[in-house]
This record gives sequence, structure tokens and C-alpha cells, in this order.
Amino acid sequence: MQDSKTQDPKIIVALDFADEQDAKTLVARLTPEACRLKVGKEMFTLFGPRFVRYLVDAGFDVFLDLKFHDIPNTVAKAVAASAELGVWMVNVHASGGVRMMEAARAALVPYGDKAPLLIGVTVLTSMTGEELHQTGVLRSPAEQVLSLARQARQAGLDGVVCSAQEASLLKAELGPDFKLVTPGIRPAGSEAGDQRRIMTPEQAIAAGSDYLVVGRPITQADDPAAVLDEINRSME
Ligand SMILES: O=C(O)c1cc(=O)[nH]c(=O)n1[C@@H]1O[C@H](COP(=O)(O)O)[C@@H](O)[C@H]1O
Repeated sequence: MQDSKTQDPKIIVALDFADEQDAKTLVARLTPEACRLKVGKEMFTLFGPRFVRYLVDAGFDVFLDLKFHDIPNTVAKAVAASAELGVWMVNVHASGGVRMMEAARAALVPYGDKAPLLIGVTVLTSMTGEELHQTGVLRSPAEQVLSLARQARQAGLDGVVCSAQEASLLKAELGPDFKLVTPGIRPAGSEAGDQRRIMTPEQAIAAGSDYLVVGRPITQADDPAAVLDEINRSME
């Protein structure tokens, strides 16, 4: 669908499949001009680096979403291993602290302009304020997201994962170049599922999101390519 193609696609399709062939069937209906792809914990645990390389070799920008959260040395090694796979973006939990994020940043220096974008996860989009409080964080989600995003920027990261509900605040506080990757995207009328801090694609773009992660609304649709096309058009 030529009309939906963009040079810098904003939609990242979350490939959360238990069956490799199901994922490949979907990928065969998508193009690198229309979307980027995300491999997360389910598919990486099942199918590993081989599946990631398959997508990279097919010409897609791949976001390896393993949300590393460990001691600085371990996270640095894991981030470097991600770079070896040729992925476009990789993430760590910003709550791992500035020293951990700095170690991750340093591990990518040898890759120069081939290094993936390094992104910090702030407060998961599935969490409400009440659930955040239950973990011992007494701030609102927006305050906690901003605090973690400031630490991510201080450590030299390229941006953060947050909900689109926090995007306008973060753009205003951290400037236009700090990338905002926003899951919890739900086109009007689609099921929220386990997501809580949600926005539509149009709202997310208006709020300042740079990249929108969309999983089930596309992957579980009868015609995933048509839904992607519709979302791309809605953002123009
Ligand atoms: O880092 C992520 O990608 C992520 C962070 C977050 O806060 N919330 C979130 O939903 N995600 C991921 O984004 C995807 C959202 O998928 P759907 O809810 O199916 O659209 C899933 O693969 C999640 O693992």
C-alpha cells in the first residue's frame, strides 16, 4: 500500500507471538517503509538471536525490547551483545540507576554510528498511579516518569519509553531531541487489555511521541496490514 509508506516510520509493531511461523506470516505482509518491528521477551526467549537476525536481514529496523535491569557490568555486556545483532534500538530499565545507564552508554561507544539507540524504560504503561504507589513510589506516574527520564538523559541515553500521556510534559522539560517511545497505543474502539495509561495514535503524535509501539491492535486484527495502513494515514 504505497500511500501508507513513510521514510521514517513511526509505528513499531510489537511481535509478541508464541509461534514463529505466525510472526513470519505477519512480517511477510509488512514493509520496512511502513513500520519498524519489536522483538520482546516472549519471542526472544522462544526463538533467540536467530529470529532477530532474520528480521534485520529482511531489512527491518528492529527494537530489541529486553528491558535490561541488572548490575552495570551485566547490563553493559548485554547491550553490547544487542549491538552485535545489528538492532536499531535497545532498552534498559531507567530505575536501574544512572551508573548502570552510563555503563550501557559506554558499552556502545565502540559501535560509533552503528550503535543502536539506547532507551530507558520509565513507568510501564500497564501501571496505574495506585499500582505505582504499591511498589513504594509515592509520586504520580508523570512525576516518576519525568524523574527517571531526567536520569536517563543525564546518563547520555537517546530517549525513554513512557506512556503518551506523559509525552507533552517530557518534550517540554527535556527538549525535542530526546526520543519518546510510547506503547499503550489504542486506536479508538480497540480493547485496552492489560494496558492502563493509553492514548490513540493521533493523540500520541499530537502529544509529541516520536515512535508508537503497537502490538495487539495490529497483530490480532483480521487484516493487520490494513490496520497499520489506517494508523499511518491517521497520523499524517
Ligand atoms: O518497552 C516496551 O516496549 C513496553 C514498555 C511499556 O511500558 N509498556 C509496553 O506495553 N511495552 C511493550 O509494548 C508492547 C505493547 O503491546 P500491545 O499492548 O499489544 O500494543 C508489548 O510488547 C510490551 O512489552
